[in-house]
Amino acid sequence: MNTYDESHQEEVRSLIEQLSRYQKAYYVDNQPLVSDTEYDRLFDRLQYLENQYPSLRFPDSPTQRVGSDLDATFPEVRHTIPVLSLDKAYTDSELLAWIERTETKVSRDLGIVIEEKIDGISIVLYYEEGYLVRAVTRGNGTIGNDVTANVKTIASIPLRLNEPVTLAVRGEVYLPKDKFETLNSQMEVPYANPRNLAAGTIRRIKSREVAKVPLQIFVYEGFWEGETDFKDHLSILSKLSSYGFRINSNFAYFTKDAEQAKRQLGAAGLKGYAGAYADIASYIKEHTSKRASLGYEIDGLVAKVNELDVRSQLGYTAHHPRWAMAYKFESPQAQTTLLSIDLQVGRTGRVTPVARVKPVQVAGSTISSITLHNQDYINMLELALGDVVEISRRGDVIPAVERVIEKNEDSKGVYTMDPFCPVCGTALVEKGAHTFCPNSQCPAQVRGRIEFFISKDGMDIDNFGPETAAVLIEQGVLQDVPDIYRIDYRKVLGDLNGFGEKKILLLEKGVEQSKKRSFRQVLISLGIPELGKKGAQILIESGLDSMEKLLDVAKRQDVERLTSIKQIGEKSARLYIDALNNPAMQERIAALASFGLAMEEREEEHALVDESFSGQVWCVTGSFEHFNPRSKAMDEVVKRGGRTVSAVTNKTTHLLAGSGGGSKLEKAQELGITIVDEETFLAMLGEGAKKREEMQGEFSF
Ligand SMILES: NC(=O)c1ccc[n+]([C@@H]2O[C@H](COP(=O)([O-])OP(=O)(O)OC[C@H]3O[C@@H](n4cnc5c(N)ncnc54)[C@H](O)[C@@H]3O)[C@@H](O)[C@H]2O)c1
Ligand SMILES: [Zn+2]
Repeated sequence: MNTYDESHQEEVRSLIEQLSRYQKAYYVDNQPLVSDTEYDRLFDRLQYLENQYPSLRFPDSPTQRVGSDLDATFPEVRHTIPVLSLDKAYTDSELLAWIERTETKVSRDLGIVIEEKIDGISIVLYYEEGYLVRAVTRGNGTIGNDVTANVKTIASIPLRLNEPVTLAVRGEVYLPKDKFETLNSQMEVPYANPRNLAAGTIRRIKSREVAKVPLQIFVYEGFWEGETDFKDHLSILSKLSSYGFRINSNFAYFTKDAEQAKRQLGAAGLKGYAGAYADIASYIKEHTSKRASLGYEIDGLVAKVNELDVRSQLGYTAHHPRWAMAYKFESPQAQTTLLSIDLQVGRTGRVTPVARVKPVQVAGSTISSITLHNQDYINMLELALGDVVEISRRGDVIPAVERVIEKNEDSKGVYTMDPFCPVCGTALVEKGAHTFCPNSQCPAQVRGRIEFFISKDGMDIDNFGPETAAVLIEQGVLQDVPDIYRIDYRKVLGDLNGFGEKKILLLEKGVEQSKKRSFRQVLISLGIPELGKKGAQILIESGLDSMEKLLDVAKRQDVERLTSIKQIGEKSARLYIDALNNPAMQERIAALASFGLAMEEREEEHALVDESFSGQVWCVTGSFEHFNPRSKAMDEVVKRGGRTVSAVTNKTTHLLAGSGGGSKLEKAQELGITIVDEETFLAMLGEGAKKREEMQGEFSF
């Protein structure tokens, strides 16, 4: 045995103390103190020292047990299965070496399943005779927190299985990236990433609040009570899927030769990539680059031995199974210096501090500005100008400042926002955690409001862009939204450079046509905080289908009428009411009504909305005759209620394939996604339109 000296012992003790502190911040408070990279570096150093000097391996070491996320506010329950962490590799050669070592150990060829390592929170679902009886967090691996009521709000978790089996299912609960961005933008103190938000949500006290966060789950292991005839992981996945669980089909299966892998995968009735060991390195490489295009966060891949008898033979350490190995991605983090903080005034008057940092590359793009949300967020980070900060950007998610690494040399204190609007000089006011410029005539707000009103997300006025708006504002004729319908464009723009006869004509036509937009669109265009497409639809569906009704609810301060709608929380309700009671808003609404804009939802409109692509998720590849650029094709999908994505995943329902489609086409074929050519697509567009015309006919008398 190696002998150690006191300094080693000291280092080990200090590492244990540090790591335990970081674990609590990460697992329990959901506010990490250091980056994962830094945490993993310390963890590996500890593991190294313990391997060198086994007598320094203390029972309280984080390497000897699972990092605990136990939370005293929830009941504790004992797990009936081992709920452990994973051993980690950081390079493909480390991973391949592990596979080789394992094969040597058991002296036989193995099948290796490689799954995505979902960056969410670990959950164990316990079923008894087919019924979900408990959902438990990982806890310390032996004991976890009972969060059943909260987990039951996740729609994709079956409450009852189609067989009366008793089993435990392990899975990862996560928040899709796009949902994270929307939700986080409404948070008082936003979270740095989807994992933290999801973890915070699962531990909310009120399940009703949890239900408002669209959490998702992928399950990846099952432990049945009693004898089963499963021989491998593939059969387990296939069985779980047949029970109705959500299985991530983005996985791969490798054996010595690819043919065997294909056969086994086919026999299990699973989709996925099949390959030979020799393909593992390239699979990892390709998957690493795909990471950003996925709809959810992954922080690595997990390689697992497929054969269950080998799994029992290999067994577990107190920290991880010996039959699995995580491959951790390099964490998309970087260090840079905070140069300055600008205050941006939005259309609602909300003032957002934006960090300007020394440009730095993170996860493939250059970052120079990062939103800091509000003063609370700055205080939480204890951020000062000149500080060296760590920033992250996971996948597509907006970059975030994670923490301060080094304080500035001039010992500048924590940055505080100026109390006056940087645009109009009005004294700022606090509302909740945010700061607002209360002057509704503030030029920044006026411009923001107008730009939003004319934009695609608003009234979608053809031939009226932000540049035109800027010119009109400068001319002094466009001071608020209703002016759009008052201006004599010919008179104002006629003599200006860049505004020819044709351009003005188109502009006038665009403005005139916009008067026919639906009430729904008018409502959204008013720019009421948190009242977007979804909000408008929910309100209208609940019967609040006219401006009169909405204004009445606001006048009576009837928060309950709004919160009685399932998807509307108290905060949004108050925001809607405040906005509608604002005198400037009421004037604006009255003026818009006087120009003939829709102030109530018309029956036929409801029916006339073409929703023929609703529920579908489209991706596009190749080039087209009728759609150039091809994004025009995707616009048509969105208009008809569909969603579009930039990469083919298992959630994609349709791929529009033009000439020269490449890897996306292959991927779609692999996943069995409906592939549509241009001609078929045009026909699909036409069908919706035809139906609409028929309906219009019905309503035209
Ligand atoms: N920044 C910090 O202060 C801090 C502190 C503690 C932990 N951490 C991070 O957490 C890591 C260790 O934490 P851990 O033990 O919770 O997680 P882990 O990284 O060791 O991974 C194990 C977990 O991966 C999850 N997982 C996701 N997809 C899976 C799949 N397909 N198959 C199996 N498991 C899957 C499971 O929940 C499992 O518990 C560290 O490496 C570090 O990155 C960071
Ligand atoms: Zn202002």
